[in-house]
Amino acid sequence: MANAFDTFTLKDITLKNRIVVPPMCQYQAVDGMPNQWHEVHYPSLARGGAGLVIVEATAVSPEGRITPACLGLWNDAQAEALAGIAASIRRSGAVPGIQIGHAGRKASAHVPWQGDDHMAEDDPEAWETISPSAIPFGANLPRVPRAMTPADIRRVQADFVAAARRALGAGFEWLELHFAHGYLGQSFLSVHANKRTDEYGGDLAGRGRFLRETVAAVREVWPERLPLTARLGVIEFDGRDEATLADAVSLTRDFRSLGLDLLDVSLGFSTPDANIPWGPALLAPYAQRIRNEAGIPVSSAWNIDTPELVRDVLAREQMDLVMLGHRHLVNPHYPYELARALGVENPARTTLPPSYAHWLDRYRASDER
Ligand SMILES: Cc1cc2c(cc1C)N(C[C@H](O)[C@H](O)[C@H](O)COP(=O)(O)O)c1[nH]c(=O)[nH]c(=O)c1N2
Ligand SMILES: NC(=O)C1=CN(Cc2ccccc2)CCC1
Repeated sequence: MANAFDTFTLKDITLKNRIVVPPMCQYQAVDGMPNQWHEVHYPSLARGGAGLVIVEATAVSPEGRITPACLGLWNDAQAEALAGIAASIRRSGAVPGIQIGHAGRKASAHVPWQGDDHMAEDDPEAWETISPSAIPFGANLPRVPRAMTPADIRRVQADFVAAARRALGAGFEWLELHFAHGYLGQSFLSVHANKRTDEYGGDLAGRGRFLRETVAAVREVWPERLPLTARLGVIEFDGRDEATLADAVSLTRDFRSLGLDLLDVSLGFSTPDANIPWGPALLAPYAQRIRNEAGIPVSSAWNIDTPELVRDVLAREQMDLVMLGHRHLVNPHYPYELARALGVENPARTTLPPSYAHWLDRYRASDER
């Protein structure tokens, strides 16, 4: 049974606690390049005490971005700039991770606070979207994507490998493949998005092929000593959850055989018709099922919004790492609040840099700290 402030070792990497800042798109990049926004955002989070900070979904190609404001890792200039971000995360006390992905049929969209919808096809900023089949997501993302050819599949897989190499060169020590949330990886697995009749569609073996091949190809270039992980939507809440969960367990077992070190359990978001039962730690039981049935370490997220919930999902062994997104947007120092609430000795010294911690553990009555 783990506690929130136990260490966690995976391959040669040891995290100082079980708290993770999950990837969270900032939509502040220009041409895929990070800037002062990211230079402040990431070290500020890392100073807060989380053991691992994972940089937001970073596109493996320009058309793999969700929006024009997404980060990219398709060229060396981006890699060099992201090296600075990785160093600042490490300098601030956390292990630097990064998520790489391709947005598939959800690409070419406005940023959330400017509509969260597809740009018009004739918008000069828009680009062609691709997906396993010519089936649109629907709702706010109605554009019909072009069905990928075998050459497209090979190119995108090569883009994932190239981005992984660049992430390694930039000094990241934890890599997450973005196979969740209705983006390209999830779309290959999803019966909603993938109606291919070739070897990349049909049964689970077919729908999982793109993902398995991509894990294997990235594993070849990502050093054995560093954790290779993937975020996968294991449930859609679309009325066929048992089938989806069974597919996810089976695919995760394959991933493990191919060298994946941990699965980040998330939601599918493949269809706008999902009926997601939003509520406290709603995914924890599914994370536990993947952890037990696929025999692989897991992280997970979603509405784990109180110290008691953090304590409980770990005590129940539902996951090994707890991802806290919204809590860190509200308070980058949330791990300090968590340490205090969970009764950790010297909560400030356990979570914060000396410039803050020195003063927070003294000059106050103990119940005022
Ligand atoms: C602003 C913002 C941006 C993103 C996200 C969320 C939010 C709020 N999320 C999902 C995120 O990682 C996390 O899984 C969810 O927010 C659920 O966790 P919380 O309930 O926020 O703790 C997300 N997920 C992902 O895999 N890659 C990403 O880049 C993003 N981007
Ligand atoms: N790149 C990603 O994977 C993103 C996931 N999000 C999931 C989300 C859905 C609903 C509510 C919060 C977050 C939103 C922003 C981008």
